[in-house]
Amino acid sequence: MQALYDVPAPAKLNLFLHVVGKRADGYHLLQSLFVLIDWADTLHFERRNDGLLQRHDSGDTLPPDDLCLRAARALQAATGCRLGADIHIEKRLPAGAGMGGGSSDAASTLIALNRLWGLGLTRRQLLDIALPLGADVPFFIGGRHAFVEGIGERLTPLDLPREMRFAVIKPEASIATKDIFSSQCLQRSKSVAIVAGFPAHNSSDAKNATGTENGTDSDASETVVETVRLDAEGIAMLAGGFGKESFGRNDLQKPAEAASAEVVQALVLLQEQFGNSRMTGSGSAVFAHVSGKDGIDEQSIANISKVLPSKWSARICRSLTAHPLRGWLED
Ligand SMILES: C[C@](O)(CO)[C@H](O)COP(=O)(O)OP(=O)(O)OC[C@H]1O[C@@H](n2ccc(N)nc2=O)[C@H](O)[C@@H]1O
Ligand SMILES: Nc1ncnc2c1ncn2[C@@H]1O[C@H](COP(=O)(O)OP(=O)(O)OP(=O)(O)O)[C@@H](O)[C@H]1O
Repeated sequence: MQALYDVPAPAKLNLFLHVVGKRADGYHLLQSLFVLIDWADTLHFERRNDGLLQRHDSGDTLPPDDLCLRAARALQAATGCRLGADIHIEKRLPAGAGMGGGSSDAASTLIALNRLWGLGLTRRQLLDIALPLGADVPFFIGGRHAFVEGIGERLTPLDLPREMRFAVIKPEASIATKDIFSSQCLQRSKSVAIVAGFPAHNSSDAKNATGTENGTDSDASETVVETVRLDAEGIAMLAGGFGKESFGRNDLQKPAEAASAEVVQALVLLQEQFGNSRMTGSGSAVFAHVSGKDGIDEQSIANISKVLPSKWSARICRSLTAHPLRGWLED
């Protein structure tokens, strides 16, 4: 195979995100519902026989050693592959948005080069290469919506009962994930969800979720344990936005609101227009569940766009059925 063109790298939204513990190395343990949406970067890959990796960008400027190059190098190192690639990135996803843009680019690069270079690695094998690249990369390799735990490595895949739609606003300001996790305003969730009755989930244990099992967290004594089933009803409850009240919170939202007035402004705009609003990941993008018929939400977002400051973006996004590259990997 000489080239792979038009490879998508979709974004994610965190419908809720609870910080439930902290590891000894300072990384925070999370519980979050990750949903894949139809806002995506597009990548193109051309094989090189000289082993070199070169990136060519269109759209926003990326760091010289971006996550795609780091992913490609990690794949070469893990497999001893001597092939290289020209990687073209059409960057559409805003960086520092909490939508996982860089992580998704890295995941699509691993999946595409595995194919282009004929390496035949399985999803399981790529997951091992993915985590050191970034906490969100395993989710995108997983290829399905998921209840995510740990720092992002424990995935319980799930299907949404039906398509969901969201109004998403990305303010001009971008937010560095590190600043939010180290904020004085960050407060730990006092409740931990235990997933019950789901065969793929083999660690249904609160101690495991909070880090108390291996002695990494000493501040989890007041934890309230809540049992959630990942059947259709349980997923609908966790996902919110199907006519029920949204589940949980985003614990990173308060620190982000303290850090950026633009996040507050965007949340207020969505709340006024759609009656709900929440931040995704570590921000700065925010979203609202929408369910209007006959293009009414598209019209509302078009009206909002007219009054937004320049360099802000707003759009209606839909949940995907699954990651478009899901079929490219054997489990
Ligand atoms: C907030 C999320 O977007 C949720 O999807 C992700 O957990 C963030 O993942 P990411 O952007 O890939 O973050 P990384 O690049 O791995 O981490 C950036 C920095 O944020 C902090 N960090 C990140 C993830 C985490 N679970 N706990 C942390 O404390 C660490 O200081 C880390 O050095
Ligand atoms: N291919 C890439 N695309 C976007 N950002 C990249 C890429 N490679 C490296 N980065 C760097 O990673 C940082 C985070 O970008 P990204 O878009 O992943 O953040 P995010 O939207 O906050 O995602 P997350 O939900 O993972 O926190 C930025 O500072 C950016 O410079």
